[in-house]
Amino acid sequence: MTTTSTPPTSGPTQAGSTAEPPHQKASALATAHSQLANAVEILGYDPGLHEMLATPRREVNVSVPLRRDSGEIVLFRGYRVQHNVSRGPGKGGLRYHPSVDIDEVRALAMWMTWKCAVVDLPYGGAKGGVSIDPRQYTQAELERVTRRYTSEIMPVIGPERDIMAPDMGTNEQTMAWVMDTYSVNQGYTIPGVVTGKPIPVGGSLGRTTATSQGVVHTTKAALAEAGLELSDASVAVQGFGKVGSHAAAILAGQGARVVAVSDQYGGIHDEDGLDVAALFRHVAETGTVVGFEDAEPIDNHALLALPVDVLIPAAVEGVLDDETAHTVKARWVVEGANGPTTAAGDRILAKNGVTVVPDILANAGGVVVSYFEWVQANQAYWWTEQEIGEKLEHRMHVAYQGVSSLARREELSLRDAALVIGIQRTAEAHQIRGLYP
Ligand SMILES: NC(=O)C1=CN([C@@H]2O[C@H](COP(=O)(O)OP(=O)(O)OC[C@H]3O[C@@H](n4cnc5c(N)ncnc54)[C@H](OP(=O)(O)O)[C@@H]3O)[C@@H](O)[C@H]2O)C=CC1
Ligand SMILES: O=C(O)CCC(=O)C(=O)O
Repeated sequence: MTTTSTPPTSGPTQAGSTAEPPHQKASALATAHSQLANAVEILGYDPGLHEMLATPRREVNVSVPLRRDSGEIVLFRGYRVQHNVSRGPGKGGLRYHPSVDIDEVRALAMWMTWKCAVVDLPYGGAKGGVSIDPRQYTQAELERVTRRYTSEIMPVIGPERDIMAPDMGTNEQTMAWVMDTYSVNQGYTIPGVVTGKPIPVGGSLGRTTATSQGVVHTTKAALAEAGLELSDASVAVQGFGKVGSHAAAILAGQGARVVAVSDQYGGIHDEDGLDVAALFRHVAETGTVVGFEDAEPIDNHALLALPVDVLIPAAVEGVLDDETAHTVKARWVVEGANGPTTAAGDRILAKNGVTVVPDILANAGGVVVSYFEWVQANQAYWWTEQEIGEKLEHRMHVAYQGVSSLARREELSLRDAALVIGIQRTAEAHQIRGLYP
């Protein structure tokens, strides 16, 4: 295990750079640094504070060996980055994806800091990842990988230190393995070390759909500002995983016309609206949205360019960039994914009059209910689904109104307004605690 407190690649020099060469993929970290630099400029912070906000507090970089069911040994890289812990313990998901690397995890951890602050949770921001494609491994293999990764990062996690949750490629079963590994090592059951657990071991009602529910609350709020209701709106969703699938289902349940969805294998399109309940059955049988009858195939690029009211990217980073953002015809982009829009993509969308509801606000419903789960685990008393739903809606409403009114007052984009709120709250915690003079 290597633990460093000052990573070599962060800092205001990178943080300040906003220009990407044309047709070169902007990394998630470049996007995160560019967003931070914009907000720091608006806030008028000095370079020392900027550097502090740009730099992760702690990073853990581990090897995760796996003996496959066949006996073969393979090795993965694992990471846990605690970007900031000034407002409380680190909080953030664990990602299993082949493209995971330290810079991606740094970006995701930074976004968690701002996100937790925007919805005013007593947390800092963290993220973890393992460079594995979970689709290629058996459940038994994934369990061994998860337990080994957890053992390696054990010194830095815990209910008061850093609390994990599912992200891309992981799920509530992964969280149960993390919790069990951690608890067995401590000698007693500690449900508060992870959130997004199965209900029988201390999970919260409503967590499975919370991120998507939050996406729907913010979509509704954004449409309402233009006098529209969900039942007036057409929607396209990129990604049909935990976030995208439930967002599509909730939106369709509330009367929106979900005309297209996709996954990594491709997409499907029906201008009259997809039967999302039937699509869930198709995905359960086949593992992909592709091949769903009563719909036309569509590729992921064409989906982004559909003439819909709302586009919800809910898959990977950087899909709306200097090449694709020009093609977007939606009036609203509501970011279910983390970092789906690059800095160049953002500028193009703004120029074309597309309103972006940013990730650190739009997809915060997941971490909000994670917080409720942690509170429930700590007090060993669980709320009803209705209580969770009402608390989530209230918190998302307050956060959206705070961001939206700052945006109007200061003539900022919703992204800059959300960043300013999140970054200001984080910097304030630093200053009050005396970590920054
Ligand atoms: N889970 C949560 O609570 C939260 C998640 N997020 C963010 O939401 C996003 C999605 O996460 P989540 O739903 O949990 O992840 P999942 O792993 O559950 O689902 C990811 C989805 O994206 C699809 N996908 C992967 N690559 C591509 C691609 N290149 N083009 C189109 N689709 C693709 C996957 O396809 P396939 O099914 O074929 O693999 C899958 O449908 C991530 O950015 C995550 O960080 C944000 C807040 C909370
Ligand atoms: O629920 C959580 O703790 C965090 C979920 C997450 O990883 C995210 O919001 O990006």
